[in-house]
Amino acid sequence: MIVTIDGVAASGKSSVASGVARALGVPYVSSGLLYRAATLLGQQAALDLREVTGLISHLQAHALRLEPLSEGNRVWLGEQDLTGDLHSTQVDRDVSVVAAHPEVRAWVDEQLRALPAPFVAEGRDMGTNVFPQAAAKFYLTASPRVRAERRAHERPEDVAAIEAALVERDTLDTTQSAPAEDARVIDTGPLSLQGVIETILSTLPKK
Ligand SMILES: Nc1ncnc2c1ncn2[C@@H]1O[C@H](COP(=O)(O)OP(=O)(O)O)[C@@H](O)[C@H]1O
Ligand SMILES: Nc1ccn([C@H]2C[C@H](O)[C@@H](COP(=O)(O)OP(=O)(O)O)O2)c(=O)n1
Repeated sequence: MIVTIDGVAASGKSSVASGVARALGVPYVSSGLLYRAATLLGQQAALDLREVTGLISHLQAHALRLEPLSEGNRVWLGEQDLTGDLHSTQVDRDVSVVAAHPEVRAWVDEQLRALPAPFVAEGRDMGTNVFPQAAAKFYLTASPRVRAERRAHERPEDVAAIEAALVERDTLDTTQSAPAEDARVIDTGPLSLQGVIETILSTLPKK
């Protein structure tokens, strides 16, 4: 079974996907980490990230590997674990430009579709584009202020600055970030993390 959890930035996708995956005893798959890793590699090589040709050949020459586990995903460049560097403000700033390239999206989608099911996949277009056949689809939302306050617990930055950056990224990511027609939309604002996980688990089809 494939379950998809899409949603806006910092809506709780990875924490919720991890909780649902652990309850089901399957891995979760964080598609955003591949977009983040592509961005980091491009930045480290000082590439112009608006130029897709150079970026794609760089990605093809540096095999990145997503390791999907239920506790947390990791991204490897050979033996090097890039995961700790992927959730920075610097990567946040450029990731939407990288994710807007259809060629980069095809590169990510190919890796995701090669993963063996069952799993819980989270991102923006898991239910619409990558796994339209998924058994159950969810789309998480929350107000920009709620999301910024949550992120502020993870990063030593001002809530207003985080909120502005989230809203900008929401706008840049709009194209690929619509809920699937058959997705259940959940406003996570009034719910606890466990409440969101239980809502999803309670609506999953019995195997
Ligand atoms: N009700 C809730 N639903 C989802 N996440 C929540 C909730 N309350 C607090 N959080 C916290 O919000 C933060 C952002 O969640 P995260 O999973 O990183 O989001 P995303 O993957 O969408 O960027 C995490 O620290 C998570 O624990
Ligand atoms: N399936 C996906 C997943 C992420 N992206 C893009 C859009 C986001 O700005 C970045 C990072 O996504 P990620 O889910 O890791 O991070 P946030 O939850 O947005 O903080 O990648 C995408 O276009 N499609």
